[in-house]
Amino acid sequence: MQDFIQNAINEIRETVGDKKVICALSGGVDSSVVAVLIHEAIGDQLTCIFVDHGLLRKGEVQSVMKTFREGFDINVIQVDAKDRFLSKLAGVTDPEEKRKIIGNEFIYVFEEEANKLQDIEFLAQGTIYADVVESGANNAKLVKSHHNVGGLPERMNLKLIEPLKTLYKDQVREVGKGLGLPDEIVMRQPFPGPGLGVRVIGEITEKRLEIVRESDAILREEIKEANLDREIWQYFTVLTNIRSVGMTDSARTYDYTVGIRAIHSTDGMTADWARIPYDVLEKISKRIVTEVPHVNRIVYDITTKPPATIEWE
Ligand SMILES: Nc1ncnc2c1ncn2[C@@H]1O[C@H](COP(=O)(O)OP(=O)(O)OP(=O)(O)O)[C@@H](O)[C@H]1O
Repeated sequence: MQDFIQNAINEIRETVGDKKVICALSGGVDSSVVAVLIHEAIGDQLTCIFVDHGLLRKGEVQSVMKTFREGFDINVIQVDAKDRFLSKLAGVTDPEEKRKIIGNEFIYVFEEEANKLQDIEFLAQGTIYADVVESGANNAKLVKSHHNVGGLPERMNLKLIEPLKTLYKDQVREVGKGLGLPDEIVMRQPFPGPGLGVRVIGEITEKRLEIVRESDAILREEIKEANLDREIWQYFTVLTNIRSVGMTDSARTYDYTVGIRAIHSTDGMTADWARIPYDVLEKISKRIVTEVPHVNRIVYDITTKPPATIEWE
């Protein structure tokens, strides 16, 4: 792996020379590894753009900024675009439409920020081997619109750098470890580009996002506490669009149902639901209904992929 890293660094230096590079940094494994690898090669000639679309998990913005700005001394521009995304999403309930709005808005925001910088020639992307294969399969049916930076290089006249293009996911993690990235990022579970936007079924509002963000934080805490965080491939909560009757302090409530999804998978193509012990589920359920306002019911998703997908939208 050290050979791969050294060769990649040499190649990046040769390609870039004294020019400037930008990178869209999500805090996910792929773009994080790319950002650190390129920074290792060319230092301050790299600028990263991290878009806070208001659809990130609890504490994520702070943790990404801390890791990259403080930990690696990388130039990261944090863009606060929450209001912009939420106003575009107001009233939209169709999942594909939501994904498209988020994807398009992301491109506008990124383009605007990049245009404020001078003399950028290259765009670094965390394309990995699976992405290359996936985009080659042009007769595959559209399951979900992908949120990525596709289309940007042509629009902005940028040359692409994709140093991870030949690697499988586990190799990308190895490179990340070799570059000193913390486990928290290298071993991070997959998180969709449209973020919590696809975990709020129906309309996305600040109040509904808060429910999914807080319940997800509780789930993550308890899975970690039960030492299951390395064992389960992906786990998250979903705010269903269902409200039902409940009872709190002898008073009737009519509040939301939160779904818990936890799955085992090796590549995301197929998945089985995780058999989380009942006592752990019980604790998670109790905490969510007591700590998160407007939730009075918890359900556990016991569906495999296929026929279900991992995310609900
Ligand atoms: N909030 C964000 N801010 C900046 N860039 C982002 C953001 N979300 C996504 N991106 C960019 O879009 C790319 C594709 O996003 P997607 O969610 O499909 O992730 P991915 O292919 O799993 O990559 P990663 O592991 O880097 O998140 C990311 O690699 C990153 O460059």
